[in-house]
Amino acid sequence: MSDDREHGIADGPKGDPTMSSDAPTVGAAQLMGVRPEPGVAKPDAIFVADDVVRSFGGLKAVDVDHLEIQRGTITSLIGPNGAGKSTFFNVVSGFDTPDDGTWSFQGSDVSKLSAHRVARRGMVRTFQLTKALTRLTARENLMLGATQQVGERFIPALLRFPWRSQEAVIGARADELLERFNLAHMRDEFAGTMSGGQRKLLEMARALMVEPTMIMLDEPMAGVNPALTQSLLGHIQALRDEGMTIVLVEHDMDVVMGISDWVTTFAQGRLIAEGRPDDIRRDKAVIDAYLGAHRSLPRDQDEEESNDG
Ligand SMILES: Nc1ncnc2c1ncn2[C@@H]1O[C@H](COP(=O)(O)OP(=O)(O)OP(=O)(O)O)[C@@H](O)[C@H]1O
Repeated sequence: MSDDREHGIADGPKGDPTMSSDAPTVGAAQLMGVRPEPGVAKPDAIFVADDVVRSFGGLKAVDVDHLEIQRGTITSLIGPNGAGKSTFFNVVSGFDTPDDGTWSFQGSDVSKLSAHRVARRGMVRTFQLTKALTRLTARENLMLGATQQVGERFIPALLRFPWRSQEAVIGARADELLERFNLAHMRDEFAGTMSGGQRKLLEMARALMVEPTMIMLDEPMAGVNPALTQSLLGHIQALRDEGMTIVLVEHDMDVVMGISDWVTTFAQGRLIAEGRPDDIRRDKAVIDAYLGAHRSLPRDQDEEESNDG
C-alpha cells in the first residue's frame, strides 16, 4: 500500500473546499426548525421512503416506517453493527429486493426500478472496488463506471456524438474527475496499487461519472489514514456545497458529528432517532443503543476491546 501523502492527495481538492464556508447551505438552513423525531417531514425532501421491510429468514434487518432526506444536505445514517444501514442502502439503490415498501426520488417512485435505472435518475451509491476492478487502471475504472450506469443528464451529451467521440466525452469526464480528486498522476496505474485513501477517492469519482443528484457513500472513511480523512471530508463538503445531496453510512462519530447537517439513527432495523448532531449527542435512545458503548471508538479498537473482554 502506498503512502497517500507521497502522492499529494492529502492537500484537498481544487479550490480548497476544506475551507468550506461555515454558513449553512440552503438545504441545511431549512432544517433548523425541524423537530428531531424519527420519521419527521423535511421542508424539501429529495428522497422519501415508506414502510420498507427487508427480512433474512426470521430476522427483520430493515423495518423503516418513514424516512425523508433533505435536499442539498449531508445526512448520516448511524447505528450499531447489524442495525440495517447497509441493507437499507442496498434496497433503496436497487441492489436488493425488499419484502415490502415504496420510496421516491425527486418526486418519482423509483422503488420498482433496477439499480442502473435508479442511477440514471441521479441516485447513485458507491461500492468498494472489487478484485476485478483492482486489475483495471484508475481511468479505466472511471470509464467503466460511466458505461455501466450512464446518467440521464449525460445521455444527451453522448448522443450528439458517434461512438468514438462518445468515448472521448466519457474520457474527458474521467480526466476531469481524476484531476479534481488529485488522482491524475495515478491515471494509468492499476487500482490495486493505490492506497486505501486513494481507493476511496476513486470509488467516489466513479459514482460521480454519471453526474448524480444524490450520492450514497458506504463507510467512505474506512481504512483511510487520519491525514487523508480531512481531505475526503473536504471533497464531501465541496459536493454538498455545489448542491449535491450526500447520504453516508459511517462509524467514526467524530466524522459524523463534524460533517453532518442531519443524523439518522438505526437500531435493529428501525429508525430510533433523527436530528442535528447536537440533538443526537443528547438523545437517550441513541446513547443507550449506540453512543454510550461506542462513543468515538474506531471500529477496530472496539472489536479488539470486545475480543480482550
Ligand atoms: N445477505 C444476508 N443474509 C442474511 N443476513 C443478512 C444479510 N445481509 C445482512 N444480514 C443481516 O441483517 C442485519 C443488518 O445487517 P446490515 O449489514 O444491514 O447492518 P449494518 O447496520 O450495515 O451493519 P454494519 O455497521 O456492521 O455494516 C444483520 O443482522 C446482518 O447479519
